[in-house]
Amino acid sequence: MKYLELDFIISPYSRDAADILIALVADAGLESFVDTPQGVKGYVQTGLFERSVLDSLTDIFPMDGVKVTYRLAEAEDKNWNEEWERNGFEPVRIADRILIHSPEHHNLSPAEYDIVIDPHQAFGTGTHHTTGMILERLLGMDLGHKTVLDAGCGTGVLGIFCTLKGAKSVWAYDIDRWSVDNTKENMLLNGVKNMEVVEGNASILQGKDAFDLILANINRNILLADLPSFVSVMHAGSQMILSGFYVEDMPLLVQKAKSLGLNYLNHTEKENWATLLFERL
Ligand SMILES: C[S@@+](CC[C@H](N)C(=O)[O-])C[C@H]1O[C@@H](n2cnc3c(N)ncnc32)[C@H](O)[C@@H]1O
Repeated sequence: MKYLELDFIISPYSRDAADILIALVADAGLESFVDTPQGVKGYVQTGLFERSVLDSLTDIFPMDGVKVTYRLAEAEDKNWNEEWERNGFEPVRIADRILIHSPEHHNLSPAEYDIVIDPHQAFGTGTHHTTGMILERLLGMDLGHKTVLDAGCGTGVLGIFCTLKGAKSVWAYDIDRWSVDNTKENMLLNGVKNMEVVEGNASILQGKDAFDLILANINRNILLADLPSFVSVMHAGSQMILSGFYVEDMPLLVQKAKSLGLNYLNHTEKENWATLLFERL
């Protein structure tokens, strides 16, 4: 999948202006934002980029005296998550109960849950705190007979773990074709049969039956935009674990979730990354 990199310069720079800019350009399809000294960089799939939409947003930047300009470059043909995840990972142990390793790792001491992941260019080996924190939470949950939605599945690690822990079925999707292919490959490596994965975004949830548990480790802006779709596939008592955002983003997500009828249960955090647990009333 080809991505364009947009390097936004905000003058004069301020954190507030950067946050407003990110919220604005996320609406124009940008994702995966990286702070820079003078602004932010964002990425957008080539096919989704519309210069006129972006220009109309930046031309009328809603902060007095602040100007935004941007430079455009074609990013390497890669998954944006490579920014986060190292290629070729070391075996990961979560809470001494889950072992995640690649097919090349041999002679490892066994664990209660053994997951084989060949990540290629998809995100989700457990090395990132967001994945690890969700897995830790899942360890403490009774998944028996639960139906699970794995939104933004990456390598499929979360959904695969749920099937190993007794979930009835997992339905997964990812916007990135590579991640969908990789999830299928990892399902085979782990002998998983009660999981399905498709390419798409939250719009494909329309008309789906409700899930007992939703997992979404994406990023703040996509989660904010997709929360109504997630809630539309929750029944009373369904739970949802979100991650992929920083501790300071939590109030925004909690506020939005509450406005949609969800009950905030608790959060966990590691090195400024956070997870949130909600329940539908
Ligand atoms: C941070 S990774 C999480 C992967 C895995 N679920 C985990 O927890 O390790 C986010 C994933 O969401 C996907 N993604 C990004 N935007 C998306 C969107 N709008 N809808 C669905 N998936 C999206 C990315 O391709 C990526 O695989």
